[in-house]
Amino acid sequence: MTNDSPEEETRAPGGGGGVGGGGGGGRGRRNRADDNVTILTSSMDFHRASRSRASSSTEAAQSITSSVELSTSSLELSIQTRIFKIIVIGDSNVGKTCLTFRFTGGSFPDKTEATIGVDFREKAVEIEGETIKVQVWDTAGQERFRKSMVEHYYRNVHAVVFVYDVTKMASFRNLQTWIEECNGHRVSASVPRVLVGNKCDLVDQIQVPSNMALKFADSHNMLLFETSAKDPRESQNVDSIFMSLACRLKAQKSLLYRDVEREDGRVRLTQETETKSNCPC
Ligand SMILES: Nc1nc2c(ncn2[C@@H]2O[C@H](COP(=O)(O)OP(=O)(O)OP(=O)(O)O)[C@@H](O)[C@H]2O)c(=O)[nH]1
Repeated sequence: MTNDSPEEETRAPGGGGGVGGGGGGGRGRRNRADDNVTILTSSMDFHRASRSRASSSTEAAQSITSSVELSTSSLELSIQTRIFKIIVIGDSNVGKTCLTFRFTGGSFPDKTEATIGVDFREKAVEIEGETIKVQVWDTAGQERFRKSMVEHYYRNVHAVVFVYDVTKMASFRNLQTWIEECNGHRVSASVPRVLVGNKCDLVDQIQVPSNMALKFADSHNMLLFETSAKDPRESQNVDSIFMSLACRLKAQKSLLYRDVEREDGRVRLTQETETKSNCPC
C-alpha cells in the first residue's frame, strides 16, 4: 500500500508500486516484462562494476563504452513500453482490491483490509505483438481514506472501472455519485468506462437484477460485466474487464506514455499521438 503516484516513484520500467505489485497472469507475458527489468538492472550493475574494477584508462574507456551501449539498449526497450492507467472506483467493500488482485496476481486474496489512499498493481499484457503495461489503481472506497488522493486518481487516467456489489443495492445506487465525482475531475467523455457487478458467486443474495444494471450501463454508455473475483471459474471474465479496456485503448489511443529517464534519475512521462487499430479483442 502506498500513497505515492507511480509516475513520480517509478525509476525503472516494470516497477509497479504498492502492495501485491505487478506480474501475474500468463507466465510468458510476465517473463517478457521481467526480462525488461533484468536487462536494465544488469546494465546498471555493469556500469557500477566497471568503475570500480577498471585499472588502466584503456580498460576504463572500454568498460564505459560497453556499459553505455547496454544502457542505451535498455533504455530503448523501456521507451517502447506503453502504460495504461486504469482506476477502479466504487463503494467500500464491493471487491475492488479482490478484482485487481485477481487480474494482476491470478488469485483471490485470503484476507483484505480497507484500502488506504491507493494501491498500485501492474500487469504486462501482450496485444498484437506489443507489450503493454496495464497499471491498475485500486482506490479507497472509504471517504476518510481517499480524501487527499482523489486528484491523483483522476490525473492522466486512461480508463475507469466502476464497481458495485450485486448483493448490495446501496452500492449500485451510489454509482451515480461515483460517476459525478469522476466527471467533476474533468475526466473526458472519451475516456472508456466500464461497469462491474461483483460477487455474483453469492447467487442467493443478489439484490441488483441484471436488467437494471444493464439499463444503467447503457444509459451511461458503458459495458457491463457481472462477475466474481472469488470464483476461479470467473477469472477469465475478470481478465476480460481489463483486457477489453486495454484493447480499446490500444486501438483508439492517443495517449502514449513513455518512460524516459532524466538526468536526475526520475522518470518523465510524455504523451504522443498515435493511431492504431486491428485489436484482436
Ligand atoms: N463472495 C465474494 N466475496 C468477495 C468477492 N470480492 C470480494 N469479496 C469480499 O468482500 C470483502 C471486501 O473486498 P475488498 O476487495 O477488500 O473491497 P474493496 O472494494 O477494495 O474495499 P475498500 O478497500 O474499503 O474500498 C472481502 O471480505 C472480500 O473477501 C467476490 O467476488 N465474492
